[in-house]
Amino acid sequence: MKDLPDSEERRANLKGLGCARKRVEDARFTQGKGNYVDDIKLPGMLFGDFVRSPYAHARVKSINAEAALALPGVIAVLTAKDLEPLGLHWMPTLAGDKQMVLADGKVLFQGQEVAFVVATDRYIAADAVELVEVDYEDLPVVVDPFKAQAPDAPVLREDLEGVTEGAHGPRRHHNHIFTWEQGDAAGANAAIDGSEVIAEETIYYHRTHPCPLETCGCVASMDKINGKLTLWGTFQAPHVVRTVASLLSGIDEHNIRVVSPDIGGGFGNKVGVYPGYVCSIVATIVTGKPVKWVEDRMENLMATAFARDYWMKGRIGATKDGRITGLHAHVTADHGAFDACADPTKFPAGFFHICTGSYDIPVAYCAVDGVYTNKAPGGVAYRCSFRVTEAAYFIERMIEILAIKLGMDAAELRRINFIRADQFPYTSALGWEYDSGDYHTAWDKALKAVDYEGLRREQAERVEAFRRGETRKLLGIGLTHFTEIVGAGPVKNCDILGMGMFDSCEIRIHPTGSAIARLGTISQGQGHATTFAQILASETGIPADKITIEEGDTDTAPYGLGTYGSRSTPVAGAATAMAGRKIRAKAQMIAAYLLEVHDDDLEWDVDRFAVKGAPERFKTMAEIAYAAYNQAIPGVEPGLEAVSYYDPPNMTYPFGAYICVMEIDVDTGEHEIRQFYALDDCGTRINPMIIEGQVHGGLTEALAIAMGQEIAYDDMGNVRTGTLMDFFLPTAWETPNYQTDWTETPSPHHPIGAKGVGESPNVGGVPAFSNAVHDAFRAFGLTQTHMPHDHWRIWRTARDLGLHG
Ligand code: PCD
Ligand SMILES: [Cu+]
Repeated sequence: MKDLPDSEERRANLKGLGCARKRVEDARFTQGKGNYVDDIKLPGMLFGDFVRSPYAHARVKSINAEAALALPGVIAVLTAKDLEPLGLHWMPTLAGDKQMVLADGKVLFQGQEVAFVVATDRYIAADAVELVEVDYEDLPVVVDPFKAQAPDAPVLREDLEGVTEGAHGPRRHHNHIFTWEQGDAAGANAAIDGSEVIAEETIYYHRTHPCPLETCGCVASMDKINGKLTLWGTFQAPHVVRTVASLLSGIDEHNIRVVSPDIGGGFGNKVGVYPGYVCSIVATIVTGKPVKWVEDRMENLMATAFARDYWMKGRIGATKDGRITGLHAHVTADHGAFDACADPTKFPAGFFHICTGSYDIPVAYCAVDGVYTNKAPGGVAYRCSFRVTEAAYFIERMIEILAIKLGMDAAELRRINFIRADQFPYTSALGWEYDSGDYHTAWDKALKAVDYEGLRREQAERVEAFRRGETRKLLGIGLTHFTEIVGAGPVKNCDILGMGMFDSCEIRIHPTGSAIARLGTISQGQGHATTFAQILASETGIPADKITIEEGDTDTAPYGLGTYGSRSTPVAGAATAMAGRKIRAKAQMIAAYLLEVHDDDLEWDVDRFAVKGAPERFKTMAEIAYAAYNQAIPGVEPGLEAVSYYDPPNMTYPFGAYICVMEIDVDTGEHEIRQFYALDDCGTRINPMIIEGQVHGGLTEALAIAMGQEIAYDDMGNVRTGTLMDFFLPTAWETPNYQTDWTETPSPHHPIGAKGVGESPNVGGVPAFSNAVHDAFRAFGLTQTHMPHDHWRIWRTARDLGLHG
């Protein structure tokens, strides 16, 4: 072939799979040209703001809005009484419970929405909020999920009094939501009881909050002339919002358009449906004007979806040489005032039953009790939608504690129990089918990269030096090998409120050989516009730079379940590849006609179909696209478009090996992360640079959670960490350097072999940081201390161990 670029050169030009392509969205983000919800300004737009409860539990005796309504610029003050005739004073949650939109007779957590003020100006709305007089009568508060289950505990959900059957089975107490169990209880107990070594511990994963930079908000606009409602909002699942809005309001779904514009971080905080959305919709219908509601930072931290708050009691057994014999887990899950998780319907504790982790455990059992308390609802997410972080933290702590009991090296204990590469696909004792993995290879690579043996020697010397009084600093080596489960999920067992969890992609190739693809997902910063174009580039031979990716507008995008649970790559990414393949199949028929050969005589070569054995006779995808629109081809419809709805056969199981090396100052409780090594295996890597960015971001959130972040309540149910003065958000100052690495074990069932990665660094990061703290004190007898490991708590641990002399 003459001077034509060869296949490799042409492949590089595509910027397809594996290319560290620069993020196309950053041109606008780095120049302040993003378009976020709060940037939307419509003529005549009104503004909403909430009156919120200062009490965690109180009866609402009366609401007097007179003074507020008298303030010039105030248009309306909505209360539950106004919503009741519309049937909107309560709304269904994604977990099969219901939740007050506005306080109906009582409030159940501090910050709960009591009244919605609508005014011509954001500041007038805020002033009017202060003028609304609410008469509360305070009630006894329960913030402890164990006390909530006492026979004489106050009844929180009076609306459920006498209801003995919940969305997930029988309720056995007035503050009990559900009990969900999986596995073989008798078998696990018998195996553990008969073991040579048994470790038992309660592991608490505290309550925290995703705290995205942009808070939640929406703009609702009802066009009364043509009956169309448009809703712009910070939605991680715009189609779900459309369907739910239609079901709640009775407006036909085709008359509702939901748009997620640019989103300033979601992290799971923007999956759920909040009262602000419902109130804005009602307000626009009532006033006929667009209504904007954007919460402030304190409202976001106090009232929108928190994460975790899982008390996990574990028992694990082993032989004296370290073979795990069985695992038993019992969780008390504090769901706050309403069960507003967003787990697939069948799994009220998400995928917590991945708690056997990376290990070949013969028999296991887990049970989760969901409980109501006087705290904000939510519980769904924070860089892990479905309780996988909780599960990974649980098993990775239990392994460390077992290693202490065994007097064994924790790296070795892991190695002995890993699921072996030849066991995949592997069915776990709790019923998951792990698609692929090679844990031993990843583990050895990680240990070697940090010189694990050397670190252990240094640690032993440090302990000696400490005992001799030569240093006040201890060295902790935090190990983690996690297995994630992402890509919900097969429609056969994953749905949310009955909506099956498939995803979609629709592609249009334009006549001149560029394209637009639309997906049912929505980027919140992950870089979908960059990476999905790369998948398509490799599938269709159209350079990624010539492909626009559009998400988030329900009027144009195909139906999809949105972005959370690292499902975009496993599900929508698969749909993208499949739609690309449909394009290619049609292109092949067109090329065959143009080249006057049989379809089967053609072969695909990067960006073209060439005649087998005669590579100089070819048609590029661009030429084919032109012909598709402009040439009459017998038996073939004009145009070049495809759509794919993809129902994955299984979830994907990314994994990783993380090692954190931490110095701890015994006298101040301060820590310093000397090294953090993170090896991730997410199957086929689409964009290594974006993956690295995802890992950096996720590790930083893990650092935040493990080392300081928490939503803390006092006994009265007051939120003690409701501002960024007290809620720890790491900056570049606290963030260490991360050393990233990878292995690549493709998913056998995903069309391009890719698994998700966005959640992994949080799932693996939290136990790595926490284990490092624990490991530093191992020589001095520490087995378990609860997160977050802020300076004060570390200092206290040192004191309790008698290290302050
Ligand atoms: N293999 C592979 C995988 C992946 N990738 C890439 O990476 C990313 C991610 O992915 P994924 O994993 O699939 O995921 P998605 O779905 O997309 O997303 C989600 C996630 O994501 C993460 N990340 C991030 N980033 C940012 N920037 N922002 C945000 O917000 C965020 N968020 C977070 C979270 S939280 Mo949840 O909601 O809790 O559940 S879940 C989550 C994208 O771009 C993709 O494409 C690649 O490249 N390759
Ligand atoms: Cu997850």
